[in-house]
Amino acid sequence: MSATSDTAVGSSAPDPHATAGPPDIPGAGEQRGANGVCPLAVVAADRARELRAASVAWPSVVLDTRQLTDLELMLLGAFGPAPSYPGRARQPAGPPVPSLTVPGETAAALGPGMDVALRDREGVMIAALHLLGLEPTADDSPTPATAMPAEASGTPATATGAGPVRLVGTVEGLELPSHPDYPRLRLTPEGLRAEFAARGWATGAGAAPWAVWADGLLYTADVGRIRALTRQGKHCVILAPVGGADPADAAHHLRVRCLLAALDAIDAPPRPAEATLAHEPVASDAVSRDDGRTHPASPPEPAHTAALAPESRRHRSMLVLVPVVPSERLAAPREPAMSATAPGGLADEAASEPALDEIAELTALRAHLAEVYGCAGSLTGPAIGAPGADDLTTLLDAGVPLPAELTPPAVAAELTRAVPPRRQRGLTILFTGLSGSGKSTLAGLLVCRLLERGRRVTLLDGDIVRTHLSQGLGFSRADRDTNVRRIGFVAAEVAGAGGIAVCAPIAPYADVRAQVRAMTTARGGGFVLVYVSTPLEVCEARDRKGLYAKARAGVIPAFTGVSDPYEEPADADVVVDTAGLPTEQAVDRVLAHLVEAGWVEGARGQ
Ligand SMILES: Nc1ncnc2c1ncn2[C@@H]1O[C@H](COP(=O)(O)OS(=O)(=O)O)[C@@H](OP(=O)(O)O)[C@H]1O
Ligand SMILES: Nc1ncnc2c1ncn2[C@@H]1O[C@H](COP(=O)(O)OP(=O)(O)O)[C@@H](O)[C@H]1O
Repeated sequence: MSATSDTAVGSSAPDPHATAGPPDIPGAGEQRGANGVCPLAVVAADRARELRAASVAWPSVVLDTRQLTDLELMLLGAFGPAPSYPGRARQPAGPPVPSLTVPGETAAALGPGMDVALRDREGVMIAALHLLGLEPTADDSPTPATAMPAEASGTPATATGAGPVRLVGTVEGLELPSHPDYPRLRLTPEGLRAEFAARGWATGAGAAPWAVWADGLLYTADVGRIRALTRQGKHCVILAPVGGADPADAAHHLRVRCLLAALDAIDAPPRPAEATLAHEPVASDAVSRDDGRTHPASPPEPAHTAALAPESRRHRSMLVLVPVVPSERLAAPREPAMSATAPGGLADEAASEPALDEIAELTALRAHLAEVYGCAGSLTGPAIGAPGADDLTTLLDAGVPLPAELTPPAVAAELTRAVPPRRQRGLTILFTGLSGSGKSTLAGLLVCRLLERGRRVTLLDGDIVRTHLSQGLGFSRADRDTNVRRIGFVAAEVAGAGGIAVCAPIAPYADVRAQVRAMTTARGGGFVLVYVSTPLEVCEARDRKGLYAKARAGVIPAFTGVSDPYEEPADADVVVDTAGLPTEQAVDRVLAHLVEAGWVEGARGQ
């Protein structure tokens, strides 16, 4: 990889930290690898203590997920020996470099010569940034930087300002962001090279392992493509971008388990038919290190591999989790035109296509990182024939077994264990509508119907909730929002545990209803919105509780539909107007939707 110069770039301003900058960071120099790549630009403990103490008086910038992963890669030496955020004017051509862009309001409190604490979302200081300059991202004129009194660490610097601003300066790392999940799979570039050596994998030009980027899962087509590489004598490193993954997120763990399962399929003994395909072409989107072309088969395994245990020798692939934000675009199956190859060519051909530009940029970054991780070539994106996530979801929702042509059986087993069919999954059913529209009546009967089918059901009726869960809340917008959110929280827990929560609040505001939907789906449950659209006149004519009369008389203020808003849902899954529909039929309509969407099995013997 080509690296940035040893001095910070991007500003002609004198570097106030010239002697404290990365080249002279205690502890960093001696960690530098033979190739000039600083393997770990984290300062020694003494220096870290010094910086932490000093940072009490510094402004802070809280990094978002991408910025944090960029910083982590920078501290791992992926962006040059001098950890820095280079300025636009001095950005070297060649490998991508990170930039740190902050809102104008944040930048207004910063200026050249200042020190800034770069923090993660929890407020942990990851690095010190010694600011050399600030560049507006829209044009090249310098931002007038006003020195502001430093604020307490942990809070982003704020002041008024214009558009986003790029920060330019040198970086000293205090600690790498912590990742408690899968420590054995989180190899640094240096650690991976050591692992290659331990496994006896060749690392010379052309013979080094290939990187295969897995932004989503690996399907049968991907496994086939990787096996085509390994049959040609290559070793493969599956680089899985997991930047920003929450270690408490079950979906993240599912993905890693599926990738591990795919690894077993990659390393399974060759099938007879495969033996004849040893020299087939690898793939159209391969990018190799030295000339952009796919290489012929590597030399035979080195002699020292023979010393490894037979089990280890069999393994020609491994999985490494890397601090890169996964790309949905790269995870999705591509159109044939989008699987074209070398970064230069792709960018030239597709300059007018934003999607292709983005892919070209991502591919270039991935090729660069693959090289940093010691790999000879890099494959990005799914293999031709890999299914889209939606295809799998449809099969999993319906409980249809995943065919081996689509997913290796071990991966299918992981997926079906984690994602049961809809009829076995938890669910929130939210009835919404005016007072007297029929929500409670319908919800009560629906609960009965679901219990008849043997489902576990919890009823969260508006009136009942208000006497328990939301006691003391009134009918202001804030109180209604709190009330509905509480219902949503409980319902999400019920659904997450496999039960069905039937809720019947008025829930007059669309954004809170959307939040309830999001809460449930985040817990792995389904969500069905039923709009009971009975017109106001009908509800008012019913006036079972006499509340409309009181509302009209002004005795009850802010009454929904009379003197308080009700936002009609545009995203309802079922709409029932009880004015012209008997209760039983209205509930049948809801049930029909639940059966059709796969959430509930059809009734037997009824
Ligand atoms: N100001 C005002 N506006 C609307 N409704 C009122 C009001 N004051 C009391 N009630 C009674 O409270 C029930 C609505 O409570 P909810 O918890 O469902 O309302 S909300 O979702 O928080 O808006 C509602 O019950 P339902 O008739 O079952 O909808 C009313 O009986
Ligand atoms: N088809 C119907 N579906 C539901 N309720 C109906 C229907 N026809 C008349 N009603 C009456 O309308 C009233 C609805 O009240 P309720 O279910 O408490 O509504 P909400 O919970 O929306 O305030 C009840 O008195 C109910 O008997």
